[in-house]
Amino acid sequence: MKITVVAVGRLRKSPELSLIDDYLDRFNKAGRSFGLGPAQIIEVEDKKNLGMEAEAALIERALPTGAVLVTLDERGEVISSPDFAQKLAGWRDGARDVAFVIGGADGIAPALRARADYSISFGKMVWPHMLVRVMLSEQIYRAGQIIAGTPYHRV
Ligand SMILES: C[S@@+](CC[C@H](N)C(=O)[O-])C[C@H]1O[C@@H](n2cnc3c(N)ncnc32)[C@H](O)[C@@H]1O
Repeated sequence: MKITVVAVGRLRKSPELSLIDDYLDRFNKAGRSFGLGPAQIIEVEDKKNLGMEAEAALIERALPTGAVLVTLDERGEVISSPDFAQKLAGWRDGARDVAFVIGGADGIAPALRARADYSISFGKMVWPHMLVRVMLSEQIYRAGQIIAGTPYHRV
């Protein structure tokens, strides 16, 4: 089950990038025996700064065919980590790949939001998109640990 995070913007060498690499490496190593992963990030960049419609076109092009489309959006559903793990396990069991989309400064274009299969909110506050990448990577790793039954996620 491939997991692709399609994210707007380029993340240079930074503490955020180190965290993301660390969480996704750990997820990819641990998830293999549970049919989870690999997880990778695809960055898209609208160099002309034409706004979210132009970004949406780039995102659409990067989306893997047939993957469940999940947007990260403050208007989405707030779910617990165990529920998120259950969702990932369900998509894995249904032999579905998953694509998560994180928007840029203006958010995700309404048409792309409307066609999402699911939308996750990390609360009503708006977070910087680079931090959302870190938070999502940690939740993907955490979900893998919950599915594997390790003590990482203490209830
Ligand atoms: C700076 S925010 C853009 C906010 C923008 N006002 C909007 O309407 O979406 C950039 C991206 O980070 C993600 N994001 C920010 N806050 C979030 C939250 N609370 N829950 C989930 N995703 C969030 C979304 O993918 C969003 O498109």
